[in-house]
Amino acid sequence: MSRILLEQVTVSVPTHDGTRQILGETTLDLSEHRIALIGPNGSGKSTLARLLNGLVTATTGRVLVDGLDVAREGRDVRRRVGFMFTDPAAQLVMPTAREDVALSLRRTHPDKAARLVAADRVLADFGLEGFGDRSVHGLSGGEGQLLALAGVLATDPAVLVADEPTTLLDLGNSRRIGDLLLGLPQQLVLVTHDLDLAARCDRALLVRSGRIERDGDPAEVVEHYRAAP
Ligand SMILES: Nc1ncnc2c1ncn2[C@@H]1O[C@H](COP(=O)(O)OP(=O)(O)OP(=O)(O)O)[C@@H](O)[C@H]1O
Repeated sequence: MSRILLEQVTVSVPTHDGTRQILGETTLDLSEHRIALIGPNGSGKSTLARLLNGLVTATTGRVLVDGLDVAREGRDVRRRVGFMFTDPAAQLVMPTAREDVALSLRRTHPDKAARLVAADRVLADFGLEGFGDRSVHGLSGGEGQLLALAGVLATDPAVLVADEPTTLLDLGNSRRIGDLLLGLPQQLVLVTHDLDLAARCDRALLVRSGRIERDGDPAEVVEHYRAAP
C-alpha cells in the first residue's frame, strides 16, 4: 500500500472579512488498505480527501504520497492517486463511453486503434459490455458511476480516493459499487455517509468541525458516531 502523510496540515479559505479555517491542524499517517472518512455534513471530509491529490491545497503543512509532495510534485501524485466524484458527470468528459475510457488509456496505449479495443475490454470488465457507443449523458446513475470507476482505474492508480461514490445511487447500485470498491486491490480512501460500508473498511476516521474526532477500528468509530451523530 502507499503511505499517505499529512504533516501539520491546515486548510483556510478566504471569507468576506478575512479567512476561515475549514481544516484544523491535522497530522496523519495512512497506509491501511481501505480507509473510511465519516462525519456530519460540512465537517471537512471532502476537504481532507481532496488534499490527497491536490484538488485542495494545504494552507500550512505538507501532504506526501509515497514521499512525493502534493504541492510540488502534483503531476506525479495525480498519476498515483485517482479521484472519483459523487456525481459521475463531474468526470465523464468524452461523448461516448468508449472514448471516455480510452482517454484514460492514452498513456498506456499510444496507438489509437489499440486504445479503443482496450477500452471495450475495460468496459466489459466492469459489466458495461456493449456500452461503447452510448453517450455518457444517457447513462443511468449506476451505469455512470461504473463508467467513472472504470475510467479512473484504467489510469492504474495506486490509490483511489472516492468522495461519496454511492450517495446518488439506489440501494442495489449502491451495494454493487460499494462491494466493488471494497474488493479492489488498490488502496482506497472512501468518504461516505454509508456507515455499514465504512464499518467494512480497515480504518475509519470521524471528522467533525474540521478535526479528527476519532480514528481507529471502524466498528468502534462507527459505533461512536452512531451514538453521537
Ligand atoms: N472553497 C471553499 N470556500 C469556502 N468554504 C469552503 C470551501 N470548501 C469547503 N468549504 C467549507 O468547508 C466546510 C467543509 O466542507 P467539506 O466539503 O470538506 O465538508 P464535508 O464533510 O465533505 O461535507 P458533506 O458531507 O456535506 O459533503 C464546509 O463548511 C464548506 O462550506
